[in-house]
Amino acid sequence: MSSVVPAVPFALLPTGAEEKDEELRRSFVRDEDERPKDPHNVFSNEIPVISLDGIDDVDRRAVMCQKIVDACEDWGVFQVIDHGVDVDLISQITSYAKEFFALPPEEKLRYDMTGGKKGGFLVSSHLQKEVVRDWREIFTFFSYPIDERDYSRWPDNPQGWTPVVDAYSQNMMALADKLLEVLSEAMGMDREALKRSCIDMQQKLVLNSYPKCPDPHLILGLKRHTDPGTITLLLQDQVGGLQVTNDGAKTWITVQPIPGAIVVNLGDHAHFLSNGRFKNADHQAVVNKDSSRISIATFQNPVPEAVVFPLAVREGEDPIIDKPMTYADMYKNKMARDIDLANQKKLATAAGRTAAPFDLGKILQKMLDEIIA
Ligand SMILES: O=C1C[C@@H](c2ccc(O)c(O)c2)Oc2cc(O)cc(O)c21
Ligand SMILES: O=C(O)CCC(=O)C(=O)O
Ligand SMILES: [Fe+2]
Repeated sequence: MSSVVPAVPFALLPTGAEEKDEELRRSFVRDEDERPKDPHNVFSNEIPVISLDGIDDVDRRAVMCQKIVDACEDWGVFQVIDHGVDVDLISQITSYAKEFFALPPEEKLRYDMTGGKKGGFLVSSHLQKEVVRDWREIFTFFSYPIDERDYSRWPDNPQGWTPVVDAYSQNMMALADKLLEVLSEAMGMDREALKRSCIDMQQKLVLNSYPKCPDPHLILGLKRHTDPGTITLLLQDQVGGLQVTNDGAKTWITVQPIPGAIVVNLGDHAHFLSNGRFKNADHQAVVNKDSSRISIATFQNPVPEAVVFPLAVREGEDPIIDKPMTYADMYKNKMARDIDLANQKKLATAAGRTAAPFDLGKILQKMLDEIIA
């Protein structure tokens, strides 16, 4: 399948039935091995749902800690309930996000984020150089550190965004603090260890909107990836679409949406600090024909200068990375590798049309292994 990447970013996703839209949709079509295999709404109960009620009680905390360890070793993903985040705030930010994405494109494009601006609206992806596009629109808020906020990049439509984002980001920061303390203890370290490694916790909010898609079996809302940072706190509506794999994409499960629950994903930073003991959640978002979907990701990241190196190397193990690197370098390498692999894969697929299918399979598997390495 050929991919036609337009020279300019889209203002809108090509949702229509006209020939022009069908033509544009070709640049969203995934290679066969990447296409979604499982529906958005057949849910698995394999991802643990953990109550944070009684987190400061010694015995309950120990049980919680063990559940979190198990989830992080198996998946790098768990859901939390009784997390202390105000339910009204959750419904407020969800309504604001829905209203914003329903605005006409010219209104959303007042906050166009292309060209590296510190926050705003993008169609398709934050990685604009990608070969195949994602079926999503996003809005990014750089929320922490507070003194680096640029409120001119926060929307004023619908009115009243700022206090909602302000309160939500504060609630998420408090929840991340609690979780990082438990995760530090779970790694056998003092409560502050993970936070210390971040130097100062940075935070970015990304609102994801996945409109209805006419070809959900060919297209992904958000391609397979791991989040680069420490942890991601994800709020999703009840539609479903978040999928996770723990066997290198041989099988996927769809995370059950639970009203008010927050999905916690471990990112590459936490994976490296735990010396690979904790998985970095290998995930993607699928779309569907019938319902649009909203999710709100809160990325909790270290400062760019933070040193990335395992904190807890268990007896008999070697560090999984050769030498310390900064988070900025880790992130840059990841992005460069993602884009490069996508390009190589495109070339390999073209070459593979004349090669034996077995060889092509091997080439692609090696590339996919590298993506999650
Ligand atoms: O949008 C995303 C998704 C994700 C991601 C990051 C980097 C990749 O190379 C990739 O394939 C996916 O994690 C993010 C992390 C952020 O800090 C911001 C984002 O917008 C995103
Ligand atoms: O929308 C989702 O369920 C996943 C979002 C996600 O993985 C991300 O924003 O990094
Ligand atoms: Fe993600």
